[in-house]
Amino acid sequence: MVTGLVGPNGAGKSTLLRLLAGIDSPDAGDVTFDGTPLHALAPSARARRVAHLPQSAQAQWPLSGRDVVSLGRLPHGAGFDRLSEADVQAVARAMSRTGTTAFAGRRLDHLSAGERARLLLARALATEADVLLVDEPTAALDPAYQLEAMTALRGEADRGVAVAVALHDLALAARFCDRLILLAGGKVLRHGAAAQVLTPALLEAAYGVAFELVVLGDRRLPVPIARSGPTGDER
Ligand SMILES: Nc1ncnc2c1ncn2[C@@H]1O[C@H](COP(=O)(O)OP(=O)(O)OP(=O)(O)O)[C@@H](O)[C@H]1O
Repeated sequence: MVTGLVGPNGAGKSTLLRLLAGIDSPDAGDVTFDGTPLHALAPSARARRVAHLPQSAQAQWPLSGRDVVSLGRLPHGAGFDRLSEADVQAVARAMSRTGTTAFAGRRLDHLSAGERARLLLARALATEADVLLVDEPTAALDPAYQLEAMTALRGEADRGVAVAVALHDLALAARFCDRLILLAGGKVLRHGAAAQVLTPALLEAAYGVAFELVVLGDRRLPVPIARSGPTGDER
């Protein structure tokens, strides 16, 4: 299942992902994993089961692409000079699924922002966690790699991984997510299938922008037309 988190800047998408990853703790309520409170899991066990890729990770490390992706195996006890056969295979699979195999020998800090973003997505995939939390993975990517990244996330979901992804691109959200959660002002406005969530009225309420729906095959994709509500601080 791919769950998309959509909503305007400051809606709470990243905050929700950080809570789900156990990076932040909720002021109220609890996050549970298979019935166990997340904070009751040892950090290493949590890291093996829940992978989190933060927004626009600005990593500029002088590491090879392969070493960067290998970092995703740390929760499994791996080190750069201590990779099991399972680690090596997981790293190779993640690089293949993100189209980053060609960067295996390139230094991360010598790559473009989009190329780095793809390697960092590969690092998250390499963990082979049960839950994959990804914050705006397509922001730095050109259209071809946006599709490739979303296809990679869909592939993970088809293998049984629970994927939650924050997205600003509503067309990608409509096409690749099984269900969407529309957030605004820290609250859920609606959750459900794309057709139920991405209505012009709800989107206008969330973003202060008038939307029209464009028909693509059996889907209706929202296109922003013009601002209709308050801006920035007024929102
Ligand atoms: N570390 C923090 N300390 C205090 N407030 C924060 C912190 N991080 C985020 N916030 C606030 O929490 C709210 C939600 O922020 P969050 O980053 O979750 O939004 P978002 O939906 O991911 O936005 P964007 O689309 O801009 O990335 C915002 O008002 C933000 O200013």
